[in-house]
Amino acid sequence: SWGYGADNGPEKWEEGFPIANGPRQSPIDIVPTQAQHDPSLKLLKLKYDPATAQGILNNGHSIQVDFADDDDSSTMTGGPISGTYRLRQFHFHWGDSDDRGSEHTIAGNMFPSELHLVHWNTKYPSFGDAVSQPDGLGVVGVLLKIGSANPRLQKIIDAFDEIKSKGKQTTFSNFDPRTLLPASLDYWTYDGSLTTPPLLETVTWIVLKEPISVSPGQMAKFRSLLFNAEGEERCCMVDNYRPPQPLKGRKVRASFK
Ligand SMILES: CC(C)NC[C@H](O)COc1ccc(S(N)(=O)=O)cc1
Ligand SMILES: [Zn+2]
Repeated sequence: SWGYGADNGPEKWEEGFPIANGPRQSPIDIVPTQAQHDPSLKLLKLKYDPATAQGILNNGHSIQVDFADDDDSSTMTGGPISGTYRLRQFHFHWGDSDDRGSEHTIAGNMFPSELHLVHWNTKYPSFGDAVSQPDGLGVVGVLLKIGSANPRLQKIIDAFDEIKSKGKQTTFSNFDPRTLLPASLDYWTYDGSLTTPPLLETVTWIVLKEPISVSPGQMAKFRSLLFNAEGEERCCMVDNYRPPQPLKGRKVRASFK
């Protein structure tokens, strides 16, 4: 099945998922000077209840922290979206070295990692229903840049030893993802897609302008995770990012001047 290798990676996904060449694919290169400030864009409102954190999983493509989404305890409102979107999970993408790893790029610049907080529109009954609707998902993207160690990431990193290989998961409770966010919630927004198969064109992307920090040592911990299951040939979980896709006439709006 799909992955990030030479034989099953992003250049091959169109074989199984023809939407890979669709009109609103993600990620994209964001060019700040070409983004249009839209004064009608609202403040992004993220309200998360730490008690909704459930577990942390190595799904063979990334590590993912899952949240209980059976009520409106952890939601996103405001921003470019209308209505209420519930937090479902967050996960990361990263590179084999500090010069790559993010999915969105800023004026052609790659970052070493990118955090995605995945929310679904509660006008639909579930994530599974919302994921196939054009206004079904809202994903907040946060870029990570190399700097001082980020203590907010440490609780996630400390769980890695228990979820080293594909299919492993462990409990992960009492965690507020808002602690991962930068001081400013200024953002760029555009209509896009899932960045992994099935690449559905159902995501309103909200990419924060301000990165958060991660240290080289912390990045090394991400790179010690494995794509493979226990007992399979060892393959480090690195370069699990899709490169930028054609804009195809889309406009990127900025919430800030
Ligand atoms: C088709 C449904 C039911 N399954 C979808 C699967 O969970 C994948 O979901 C996702 C969710 C988010 C993203 S990203 N990197 O764009 O934030 C990619 C795939
Ligand atoms: Zn992602």
